[in-house]
Amino acid sequence: MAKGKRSERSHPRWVVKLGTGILSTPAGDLDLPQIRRLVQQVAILEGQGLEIVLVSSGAIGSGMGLLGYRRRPTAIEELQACAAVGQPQLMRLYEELFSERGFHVAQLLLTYLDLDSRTLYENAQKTIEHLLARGVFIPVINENDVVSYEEIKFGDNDRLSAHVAAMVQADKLIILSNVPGLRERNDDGGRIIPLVERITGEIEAMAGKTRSERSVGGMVTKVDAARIAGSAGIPMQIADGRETEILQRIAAGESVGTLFLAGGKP
Ligand SMILES: Nc1ncnc2c1ncn2[C@@H]1O[C@H](COP(=O)(O)OP(=O)(O)O)[C@@H](O)[C@H]1O
Ligand SMILES: N[C@@H](CCC(=O)OP(=O)(O)O)C(=O)O
Repeated sequence: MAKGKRSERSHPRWVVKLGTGILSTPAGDLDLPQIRRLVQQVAILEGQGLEIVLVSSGAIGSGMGLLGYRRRPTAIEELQACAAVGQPQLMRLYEELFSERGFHVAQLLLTYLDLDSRTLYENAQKTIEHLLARGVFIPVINENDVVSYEEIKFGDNDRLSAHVAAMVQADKLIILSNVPGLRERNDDGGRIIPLVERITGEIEAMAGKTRSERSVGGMVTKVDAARIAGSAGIPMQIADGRETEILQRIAAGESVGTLFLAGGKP
């Protein structure tokens, strides 16, 4: 049994997924002030005793800027080159910002195969537990885009974050995006659904694809993530990562964005 079993832990644990949309500017560069604000929020919550595992996108988007792509390339080797260039930039930035607050980052790059093999899954699980037990390391997970190919890739970090939440037996999965939640219709005027008790066909029909050049999945993969997390008993919340102190507000129990219950539980 994993050491971090939910019932045996004294600290609540969240997995927080940061999407490309909130990590980058409309021009495609990493959005430094925004990332700084998110790091600050995570560091404050960590300091208050919450354990946080980050799942961060942004490698391909960041690499695209550096390699001079205006649009997301389609060839696998171009995408992989973007990830190879962008991932270290991203981690360097996280390390710089977290170290200002007394924390360090720990990078885990996973593929679908790592979660499909019991040994590799348990290795990743034990590594995260070990890091969390040390108190000052923030695991930052991304898909290992450089070696992933069609048959073995998640392709989106929404579902990956839900599998990670199940792996670490998180109390909650939080998906921070650049939309305020699941809208009734995929346009800026659509009403936000505050609570999803059960993922019905009606909910699925609301979820559309992304409108962004750099992101993947849109709301479709976020609803998939809610289903994966829910089946592991983990509630999931989607909120706008650009809203002021969004993580603190969620921690305070404020009703923001869309909360997907897991088996009726918040
Ligand atoms: N029902 C919906 N409610 C809100 N956003 C939606 C919906 N359907 C599709 N979307 C799209 O989901 C996108 C957000 O997801 P995505 O771009 O993948 O962000 P991230 O990079 O954070 O994963 C937005 O572009 C939005 O247009
Ligand atoms: N692994 C990719 C992210 C893929 C992804 O899911 O992106 P997003 O839809 O922005 O969360 C990257 O780092 O660019």
